[in-house]
Amino acid sequence: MSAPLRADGLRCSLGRRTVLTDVSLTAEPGETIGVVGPNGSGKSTLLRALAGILRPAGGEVLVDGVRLDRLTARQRAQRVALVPQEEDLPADFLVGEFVALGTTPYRAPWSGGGDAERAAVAAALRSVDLAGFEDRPVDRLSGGERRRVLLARGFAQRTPLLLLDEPTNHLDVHHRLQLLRLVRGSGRTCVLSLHDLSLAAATCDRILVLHGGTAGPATAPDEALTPEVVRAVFGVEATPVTHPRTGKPHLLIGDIEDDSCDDASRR
Ligand SMILES: Nc1ncnc2c1ncn2[C@@H]1O[C@H](COP(=O)(O)OP(=O)(O)OP(=O)(O)O)[C@@H](O)[C@H]1O
Repeated sequence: MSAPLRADGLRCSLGRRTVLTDVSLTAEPGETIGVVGPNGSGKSTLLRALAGILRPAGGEVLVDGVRLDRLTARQRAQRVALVPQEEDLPADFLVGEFVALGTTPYRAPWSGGGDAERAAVAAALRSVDLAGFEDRPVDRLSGGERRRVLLARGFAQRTPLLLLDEPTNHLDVHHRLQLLRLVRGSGRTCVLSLHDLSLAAATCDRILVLHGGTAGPATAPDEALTPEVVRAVFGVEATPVTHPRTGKPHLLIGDIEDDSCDDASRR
């Protein structure tokens, strides 16, 4: 069976700027892969290339063994959903109408939404803890609710591959964990960018670290986010710890200077 996602030697340019050079990534069925890197390192650019929204200047992206650029827009939208980091929600839309946009790839041309579509929208809203929000105007939502509406539209797209750009932004701790549990429990293959390194370490199967426009292979969290890598890439000190109850890896993050302060206070 082909991997749900395979990107080989991606080179991506924005304007005249080459943002990514030679980035490769393969995701196996059901895997959750985290993409981390400092601001501006190209995480959104990579996700847009994996979604087929940005055409790479070099390399290729295959979904289920088929090159993305050989699929029609509708075929692509049935295979890959991208939930972007930010998106202005159309002011005069209701939440239900907006989430229903996720079902568009399955509609016959010119057909309206029927009971099946309503049920799909309701299920997607339930999954992000917004049951009953269908008739709320999208411009009267909090930042976290808007974020979850965007996610609901992505879930309503029912794609085997889900790409999430900073999905935990604006979410409170409860919804942050709930979202990641939901993604993992959905059985879908997921690639998500995260700024929270500890959350990435605790929830992702493998992690790709973007730095200087490129990345090594995606590896297990404890291999990808060693204190040396975190220091070199993010300029902070990371201390790996194991959660006493779950046994999952976490990272305690502190300033590099913290250590010298500690050393000074010990003297
Ligand atoms: N239209 C553009 N033309 C030229 N450069 C751009 C353009 N859009 C973005 N960039 C640059 O491309 C680089 C990568 O941007 P990208 O948004 O992919 O980074 P990111 O890792 O997602 O950042 P962040 O963590 O801040 O969200 C940045 O340095 C950004 O300034």
